[in-house]
Amino acid sequence: MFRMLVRRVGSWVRRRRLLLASLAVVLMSALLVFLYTRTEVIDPEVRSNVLLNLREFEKLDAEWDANLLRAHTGRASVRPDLSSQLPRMRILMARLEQAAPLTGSRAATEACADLRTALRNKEMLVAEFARHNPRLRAALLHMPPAVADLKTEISGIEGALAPAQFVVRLDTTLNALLTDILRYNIAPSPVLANRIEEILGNVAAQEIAFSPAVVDKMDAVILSSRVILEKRPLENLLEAQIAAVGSDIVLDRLEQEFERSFTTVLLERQRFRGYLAAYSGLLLVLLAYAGVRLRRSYRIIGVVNRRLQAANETLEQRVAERTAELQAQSVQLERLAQHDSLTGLINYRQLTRLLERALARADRRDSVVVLMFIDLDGFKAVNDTWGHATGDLVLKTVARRVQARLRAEDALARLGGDEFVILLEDVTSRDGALRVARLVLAEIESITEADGHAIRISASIGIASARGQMGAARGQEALLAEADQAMYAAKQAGKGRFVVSEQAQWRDEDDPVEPTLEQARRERPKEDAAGSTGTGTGTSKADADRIG
Ligand SMILES: Nc1nc2c(ncn2[C@@H]2O[C@H](COP(=O)(O)OP(=O)(O)OP(=O)(O)O)[C@@H](O)[C@H]2O)c(=O)[nH]1
Repeated sequence: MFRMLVRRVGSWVRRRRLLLASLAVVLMSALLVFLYTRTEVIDPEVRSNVLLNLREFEKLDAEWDANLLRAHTGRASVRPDLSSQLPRMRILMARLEQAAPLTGSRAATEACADLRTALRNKEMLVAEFARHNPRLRAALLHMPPAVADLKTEISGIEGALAPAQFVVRLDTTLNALLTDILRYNIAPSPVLANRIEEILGNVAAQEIAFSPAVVDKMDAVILSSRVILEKRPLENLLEAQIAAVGSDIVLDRLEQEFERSFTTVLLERQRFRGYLAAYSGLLLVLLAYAGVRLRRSYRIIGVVNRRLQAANETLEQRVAERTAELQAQSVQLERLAQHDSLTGLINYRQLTRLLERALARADRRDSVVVLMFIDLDGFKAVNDTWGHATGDLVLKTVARRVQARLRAEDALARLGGDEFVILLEDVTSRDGALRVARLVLAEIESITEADGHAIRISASIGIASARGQMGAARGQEALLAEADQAMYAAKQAGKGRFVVSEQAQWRDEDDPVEPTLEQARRERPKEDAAGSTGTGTGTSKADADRIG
């Protein structure tokens, strides 16, 4: 069962090999792309940019705090700008917010949002601080010189004019006021505030002893003192609130989150780089293996191709040789099928074919076709006396010599034994045909020697003819039979002569002047006497009489 399952799976895999190979290539490519993208998760440049932005943000925040401190102490000669860092900090904030999602860390994103809130709160508090600070700063700057100026006044002419106890008291009061205000500025407290209020009351109470100019200066000192009393706690409260915003703490947290998430991402990237390297190695091995297989396949294909080519060439050559052989054999066979091997004349088969065509042509042209059936006389005696080889030689001689008497377009066939047939086409007159018969008879009789032996042969010829459509309708077999019968009649009539079949057809001018069956007498008188036999089939009585 298991084996069958394995076999089935194996055959399925073999059938779907191309599909599976394509699928494998797609999967391997997808894995490669995945690994590559995992190694490119975050650009190291992004990381360093983020860290640089953080550093700059921290620096600007610290500068901002320093400016606040300068404004707090009021010592700087130039009034510190409390919003100069803000535009740049806003830009950096936006960059950090953009970079946070790249880390994939939620904590970093949250820290970023906290920093944004802290920045906003700090900005509002600093704005409030900046609104109050100038008056406090002015009062603080004004106080010490104003007190010194007042003291100079009362130690001069003014002091000489005013009652001495007032001058001494004011001087003492001013000293106490300056000391307490400066202490209050450093560490404001309600107790100190009450005491300063008391001092201010004393200062105001002594105004009656001085000139209006000095009183104005005393009022100015009192006003500045009151501003310090009012603004210093308020400013300290704002500073505390600004400190409570804790932008530096949030910044630290954000930096840590960024560092941690970047480290995580970089570690992961490192890990995937390792995977990618290993996977690339595996792909290279696979590629090399495929290359080797491909090379081997190409080599095998090359060898098979060369063998096929060689086999093809051999096959083509053999086919060509065989075809030539077959053609030669076919020509030979064709010749054998159409010719008599002894005499080289056409045989019965070819004769009937030629006769068929001749009759068809006669039909078309209304011409006359003549058949002369020749059977040798006395041939058996040659065989019996001089042997078969001499007989063969006689047959060949007859064939050659009769052929020589005929026109090129006439045909001479050997049917077998000592039987020959002449086929004449387009015979214009009966006389012409008879002339040929006489020539043939004479030619055969003139053969008196063969192979050094004296022989004596003659021939009996039966003549049949067919004309035009009527003749063709009778057919070649009938014409042959008629010639054969006429030949038989010639034999019967004494041999060495020809007999014309009574069914013979001639051109109009020949009919019916001549009798239908004629026995042509041989030229020589001796043989006239020999033709005394009766006619056979197809010969008339009248003809037989004439022969006789
Ligand atoms: N040499 C030789 N003899 C053949 C061949 N074919 C047939 N014969 C012989 O030819 C002879 C023909 O016999 P006949 O036609 O009766 O002989 P014939 O002496 O001519 O007699 P008639 O035809 O009656 O005049 C036979 O003896 C056959 O054996 C052949 O190819 N070569």
